[in-house]
Amino acid sequence: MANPQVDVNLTFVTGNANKLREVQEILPNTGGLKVSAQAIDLPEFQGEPDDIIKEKCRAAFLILQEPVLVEDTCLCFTAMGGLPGPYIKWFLDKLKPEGLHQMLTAWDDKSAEAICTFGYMANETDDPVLFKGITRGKIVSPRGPRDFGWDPCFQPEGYDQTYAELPKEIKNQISHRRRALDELRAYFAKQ
Ligand SMILES: O=c1nc[nH]c2c1ncn2[C@H]1C[C@H](O)[C@@H](COP(=O)(O)OP(=O)(O)OP(=O)(O)O)O1
Ligand SMILES: [Mg+2]
Repeated sequence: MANPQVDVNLTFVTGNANKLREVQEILPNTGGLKVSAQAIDLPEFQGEPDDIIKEKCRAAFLILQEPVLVEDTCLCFTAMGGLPGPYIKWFLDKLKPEGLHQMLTAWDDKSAEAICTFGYMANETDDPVLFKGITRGKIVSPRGPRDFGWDPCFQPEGYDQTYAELPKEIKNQISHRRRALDELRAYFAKQ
């Protein structure tokens, strides 16, 4: 299997410093793809997650005119048919982790999926290549530090702590983002 360490440089386009930090923490430990960053706020598209990531990828390519990597994160509540899904950013912004937990008051089923989708596009005419990672869990009353998004109210399956309470190394071993990056790494290892 080719070693991607020496010759794959990815330009990750994101406005979210925490995503970038996790990607940089995860990739060197799992095969050594090099990532440089472009802090650009891309449009928040609507629709199905795979269409959203493709639009986001094309938008990034149009701006930079070079191979780009983008990522979109969904938080899907089973009881609500997968919502807020890709719209979690606005729900979190207005309701905070407490409100996300309260949204599920009417249901017994608190289960949720954190879904991370990366899109990579090397040429303007390419269809973006997608890499997906899912971590199942449940929505709980917020616990732990507030430094990253909805981490305080998402408790991954098999753990008693929320993403926010878990040491960063543990989150990075089991997270939706880690699983998607495993797919991405496997793809570039085959190139
Ligand atoms: O592991 C995570 N743990 C907790 N919260 C998270 C995580 N990953 C994304 N998030 C938050 C950020 C944003 O409120 C929403 C996703 O929206 P999303 O559009 O993908 O992110 P963003 O606009 O912050 O950055 P970007 O410039 O890459 O689009 O969920
Ligand atoms: Mg965004």
